[in-house]
Amino acid sequence: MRKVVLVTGANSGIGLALCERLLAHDGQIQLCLACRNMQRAEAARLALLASHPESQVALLQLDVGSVRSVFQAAKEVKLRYNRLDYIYLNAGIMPNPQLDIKAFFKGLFSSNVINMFATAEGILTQKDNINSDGMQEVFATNLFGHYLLVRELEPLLCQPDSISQVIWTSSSNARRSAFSLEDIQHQQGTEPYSSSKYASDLVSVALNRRHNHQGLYSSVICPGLVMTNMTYGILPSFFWSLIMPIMWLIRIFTNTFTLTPYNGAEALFWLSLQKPESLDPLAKYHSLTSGLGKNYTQPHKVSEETQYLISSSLTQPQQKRNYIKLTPGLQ
Ligand SMILES: NC(=O)C1=CN([C@@H]2O[C@H](COP(=O)(O)OP(=O)(O)OC[C@H]3O[C@@H](n4cnc5c(N)ncnc54)[C@H](OP(=O)(O)O)[C@@H]3O)[C@@H](O)[C@H]2O)C=CC1
Ligand SMILES: CC(C)CCC[C@@H](C)[C@H]1CC[C@H]2C3=C(CC[C@]12C)[C@@]1(C)CCC(=O)[C@@H](C)[C@@H]1CC3
Repeated sequence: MRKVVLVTGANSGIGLALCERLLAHDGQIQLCLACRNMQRAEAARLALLASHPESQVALLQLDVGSVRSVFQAAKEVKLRYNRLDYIYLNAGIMPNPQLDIKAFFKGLFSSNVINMFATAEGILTQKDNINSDGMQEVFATNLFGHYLLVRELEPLLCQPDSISQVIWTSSSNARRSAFSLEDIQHQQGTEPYSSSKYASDLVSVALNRRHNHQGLYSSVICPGLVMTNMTYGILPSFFWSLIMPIMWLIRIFTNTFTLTPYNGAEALFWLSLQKPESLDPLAKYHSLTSGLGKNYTQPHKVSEETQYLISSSLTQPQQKRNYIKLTPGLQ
């Protein structure tokens, strides 16, 4: 049977590289590129068909940052397919990133330098926007739209006698300290990206608790630092080109500098080959690339603090209510 695979944010970067790798491995899959911009989606489809002319690549209009679009797209998916084997929740944004140069140089000469390069802890903030649904844009795009999509597609994902995988592109930038149950949209802080990725790690655990018995398994990955439109938004591209030799050098000390979308997609691709029952629901799977350019995937257990948060908050009804504080228009 032809597996059905849906990828959000499939028209560029890690999402597109993943599609290329999935088709190279199995040309029989039914691949659905879920993108907000249909011109860019068509360009991606043509690029994929150029290298895999026999493959089945469909397009789906989806703006994950819009509740209406998510409902429409889910409806369309239910009309087109009667099963969904893999759903990659990969679309993501980091608007108006600000690099704290002073903190960066301070970190460079501290014992925390490797961690700083792997996670950007303490050196990166963003300025969020409000979207047309009245929600914080980063939360709505990176987390909420994807969550709604999974909920809407439950009938396809939880088919009797079949297994499905939900795979989130999270980040090692996800940090407990950036996330608050009292402010899940991160209206108050300056690290909405970190907060949204941490929230996706929590939601993934919750999905496993809720749906494993129905054959739905959820996992999170970190692709490492990858040169994509997202990272080109942090520093100007000429600067990245200038420091590229340094980046290759840094890779000798931290294998988290995967750098190319192909390498960054390693853990996403690797997960598609695993038996989901054998995966650790409390792990984040990291794409890593050695100094010699070898790709591999490694699980990192979530912190004890996170495990505590999961076991206390996901089981207490009064705190559950704080999870999704919808805007008045959506209630
Ligand atoms: N690059 C990196 O170093 C890292 C990236 N990640 C994560 O990887 C994922 C992919 O990002 P990456 O490939 O790097 O960056 P890109 O900017 O290349 O890809 C992001 C993709 O998401 C899509 N997207 C953004 N907003 C929406 C939306 N509202 N609805 C639908 N699609 C949308 C973009 O579409 P469009 O072309 O229309 O903008 C694009 O296809 C993200 O979740 C990011 O957080 C995690 C860790 C590190
Ligand atoms: C390497 C150079 C000499 C200087 C580059 C400094 C910073 C621009 C980078 C250092 C660590 C990087 C990083 C990210 C962005 C660019 C840096 C801050 C991410 C936050 C990109 C998105 C993610 O999700 C994370 C996994 C990345 C973590 C590391």
